[in-house]
Amino acid sequence: MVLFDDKKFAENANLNLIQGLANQIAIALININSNENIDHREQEKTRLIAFSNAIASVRKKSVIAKVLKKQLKELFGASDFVFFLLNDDKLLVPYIFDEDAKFATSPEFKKMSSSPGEVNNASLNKIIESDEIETFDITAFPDNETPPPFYTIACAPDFPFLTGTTICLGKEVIGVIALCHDKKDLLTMQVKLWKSICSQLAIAISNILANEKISVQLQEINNYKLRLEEEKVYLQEEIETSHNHMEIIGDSPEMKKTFNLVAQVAASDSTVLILGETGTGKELIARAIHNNSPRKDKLMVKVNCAALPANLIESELFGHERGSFTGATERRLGKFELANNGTLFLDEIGEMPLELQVKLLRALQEKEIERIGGNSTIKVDVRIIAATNRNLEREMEEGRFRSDLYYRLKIFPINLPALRHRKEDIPKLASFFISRFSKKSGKKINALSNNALQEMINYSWPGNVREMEHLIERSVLLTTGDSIKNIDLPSPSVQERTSYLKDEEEFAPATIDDNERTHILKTLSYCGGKISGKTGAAAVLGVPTSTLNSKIKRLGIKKEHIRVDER
Ligand SMILES: Nc1ncnc2c1ncn2[C@@H]1O[C@H](COP(=O)(O)OP(=O)(O)OP(=O)(O)O)[C@@H](O)[C@H]1O
Repeated sequence: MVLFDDKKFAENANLNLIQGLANQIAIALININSNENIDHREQEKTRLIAFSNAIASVRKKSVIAKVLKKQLKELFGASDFVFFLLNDDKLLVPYIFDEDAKFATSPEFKKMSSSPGEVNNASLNKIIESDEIETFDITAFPDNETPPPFYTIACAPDFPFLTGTTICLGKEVIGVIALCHDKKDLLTMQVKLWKSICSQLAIAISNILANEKISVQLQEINNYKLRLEEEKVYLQEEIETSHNHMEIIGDSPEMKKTFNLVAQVAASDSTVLILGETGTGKELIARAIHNNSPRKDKLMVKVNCAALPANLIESELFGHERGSFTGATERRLGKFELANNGTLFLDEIGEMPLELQVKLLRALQEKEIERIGGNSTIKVDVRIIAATNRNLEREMEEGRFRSDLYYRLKIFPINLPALRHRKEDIPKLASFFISRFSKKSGKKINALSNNALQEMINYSWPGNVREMEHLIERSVLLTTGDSIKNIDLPSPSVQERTSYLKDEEEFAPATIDDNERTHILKTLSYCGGKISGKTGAAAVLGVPTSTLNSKIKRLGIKKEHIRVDER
């Protein structure tokens, strides 16, 4: 028989009851705790989703800066932040921050933004070297360390803590984010949420960086496109000119001297100034210099300084940005940029307006230009060849040409002789042009009568080789047989009127402009007031119609000044 000890039984029963209760309390507590954990996780998840949504579609630095500031304030009570990008040289540069924030406008921060080497701060370096979240207290900064420049303005005194972490894309560190707040362990309490936010941020930042890279590349492609279009237009214009016939005829001592000078200067980068009357072959010589120089595979770009009004030459030389003046509907490259690494031929430099001479001189000295309406300078490497039929020294004395520009251009002058000073070249030039134009017109002309040649030798050629070229072209067209019997030279009365060009003229002091005006007026009278066409004044004077028109405008020649009955 087993006897129960009532007392012991009661004790055991109580103990079991207490243990049972304790177990139930423990289970209840675990349930509460896990419910709290679930709630907490749910909250974090919701906050993370909100953060992801806020930054997911952002493609611009300025926008993400505002969104981040708002989010970091809501999530962690942060007052401000800076994301420093680790650039290609492994230097930290402020990249995303609120540009309107007080610290962003401080001189220290601006200095730091403009020169990456400036961000060499012990606390930022500590963050980048650490895998952990680093927090610094401004009130307890070691004496030998200084906080990052923005920190003292952005954080103190209400937000005395600076917390920073590296931002990584996969294993690659792309930068550091540093934020100011008021609770020391704020981020360490929410490590998971913070790390998830950093991962989201890394993706958003790499998208922005990729976008920026694409924009830069698109800009470069557009620049190339623009340049190619301009080059294409320029080359098409060039193909249409006669200057592709590169043969330079002449074996007179004067021309031999010229060829020697060309050979001496071509290989260098020196500026060349070609002087000579109209039609003596200045452009031809400029091309010969370019074609024999190391720049021959690049463009020789020509600017006719007389053919454009002052306001257009500036844009022609330096280019303009879209909308920089009325009519500037597209951005346009100037001839300086087009000639980069090549040669810029400034024809009729003596006609360049004074105000532009200053700008040209600056471009030549600084080797950089600025497009009209542009806000940055563009480096250019251009060899300059300038030409004029004016007496630049006289122009300088009379205040129409800057002396500093003159001496800058006159580094290597080449004087081209007038045709009347090298008459021995006339027969060769004549047969050269006869052969060229008979080929062109499909005729078989191969001779020139002695009489016609003698007349040509006796003629004074005020329009020089160009005048001869035009006359022979006309004669070839008019000739029916295989030999040119007559050359339609201007009548002796006209030769008489232009006789002041001859050496034996009687000298009467006058300015170049006065002479030019008189000569143009006389030629216009001779041509019955006609400017263009084969019998127009431009052809007789041996200049392009556009050049003559601009001279007429500049010299104030009006219709009523022309005496048509003089002919
Ligand atoms: N020595 C030469 N041999 C062959 N052709 C020549 C020669 N000199 C000039 N020409 C021809 O004469 C024409 C005028 O030459 P170019 O335009 O070079 O003269 P320019 O001195 O620059 O004239 P402008 O002062 O009016 O600008 C061109 O068609 C050129 O091919």
